Amino acid sequence: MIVAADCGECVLNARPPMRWPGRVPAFFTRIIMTTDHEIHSMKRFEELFAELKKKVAAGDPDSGTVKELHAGKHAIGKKVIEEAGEVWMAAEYEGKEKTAEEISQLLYHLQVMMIACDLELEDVYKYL
Ligand SMILES: N=c1c2ncn([C@@H]3O[C@H](COP(=O)(O)OP(=O)(O)OP(=O)(O)O)[C@@H](O)[C@H]3O)c2ncn1[C@@H]1O[C@H](COP(=O)(O)O)[C@@H](O)[C@H]1O
Repeated sequence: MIVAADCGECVLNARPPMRWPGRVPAFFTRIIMTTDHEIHSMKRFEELFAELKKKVAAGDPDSGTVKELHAGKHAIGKKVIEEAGEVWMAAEYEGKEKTAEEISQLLYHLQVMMIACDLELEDVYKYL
């Protein structure tokens, strides 16, 4: 059994796990579909970087990224430090979900700093 749905942006296909004991409950297939959709609509690191560069190139007046870049490296650096501290505190005291959220914010501000420093992804990747 395969369940398919078209949300307008992407087509989702869900199938029950191969080793499910007995008949797969209907709610389980819905959970799989929800999870698939979230994965489909997630923003990846490279996609975020491309989006930010595009907004900066266009000078998008509604963009927080454009505003942060105008504030300069000193201000961006403070955001990086602030978010790094929040990652640390979340990791020690606030659980996985909050830690993941704080890490996403740290990654965002690091990308803003990369743009401020005219760095491309490859300039960083070569050191990984
Ligand atoms: N992922 C992020 C993201 N993470 C964090 N932030 C910003 O960083 C701030 C940090 O969050 P905090 O919880 O520390 O909030 P805060 O301390 O109350 O925020 P401030 O008062 O310091 O602004 C947020 O308020 C956002 O302004 C982000 N801003 C944007 N993005 C992504 O960047 C894309 C482009 O954003 P814009 O340039 O704003 O269009 C968006 O679609 C998002 O996907």
